[in-house]
Amino acid sequence: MDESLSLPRSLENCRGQLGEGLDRLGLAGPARQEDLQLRFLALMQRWNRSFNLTALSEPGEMVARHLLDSLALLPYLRGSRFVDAGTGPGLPGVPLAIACPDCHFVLLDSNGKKIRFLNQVRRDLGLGNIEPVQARLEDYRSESVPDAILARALAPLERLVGWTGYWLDRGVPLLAMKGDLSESERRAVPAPYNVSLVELEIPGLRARRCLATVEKQ
Ligand SMILES: C[S@@+](CC[C@H](N)C(=O)[O-])C[C@H]1O[C@@H](n2cnc3c(N)ncnc32)[C@H](O)[C@@H]1O
Repeated sequence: MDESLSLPRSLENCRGQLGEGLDRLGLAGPARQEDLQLRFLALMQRWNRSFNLTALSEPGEMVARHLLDSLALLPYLRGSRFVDAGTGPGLPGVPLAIACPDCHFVLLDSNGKKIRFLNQVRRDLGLGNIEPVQARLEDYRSESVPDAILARALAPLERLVGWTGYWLDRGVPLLAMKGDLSESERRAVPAPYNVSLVELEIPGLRARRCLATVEKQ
């Protein structure tokens, strides 16, 4: 890890909020890695102008919307190899990779700038379990079969299902984090795919969040 990357005071001041949020998510022991999580936000802030990474500038909001929102996915991960599709600045993949050092996360994005940023994150945070890959989700193939495809704020569910059909047909579930899922968006997913929904409660966020899991029946 690049030890020269010191935390700005504004992020240092968010330790309490992050700690409380992790408590509410039930994250205990080594999985908490509070320092690394805040250092990831510091990198996003440092490189935001060059790489266009986030619209958020308020550190407390970054903790809630970037870190805690991503980590709310943890209880739903089964297995050890995941693809975070349309990861952008590494969301939800980087906070999850920090919390699960024994899991491998392919961070997929079509935008080369995002991938350059993620390679920098990998180096600066010493995160050997992330693998940034520049590719479109619909074209992505790999020899090893992932345990799930994750997607947050990427596309409507019907389009995501179209893009991940190759993997869904091989028994790989799609876990899509959504602000909300309308009945019409849910119904637009064609058979033989099945959608199940759970509501997520994100510490510090009032907005509705849900997780749609799509699997082949
Ligand atoms: C709105 S951002 C979401 C980023 C992140 N997942 C989040 O929750 O903040 C969508 C990202 O998906 C990428 N993207 C869009 N279409 C894609 C595709 N077909 N395959 C891979 N990445 C894609 C874009 O380059 C962008 O970085």
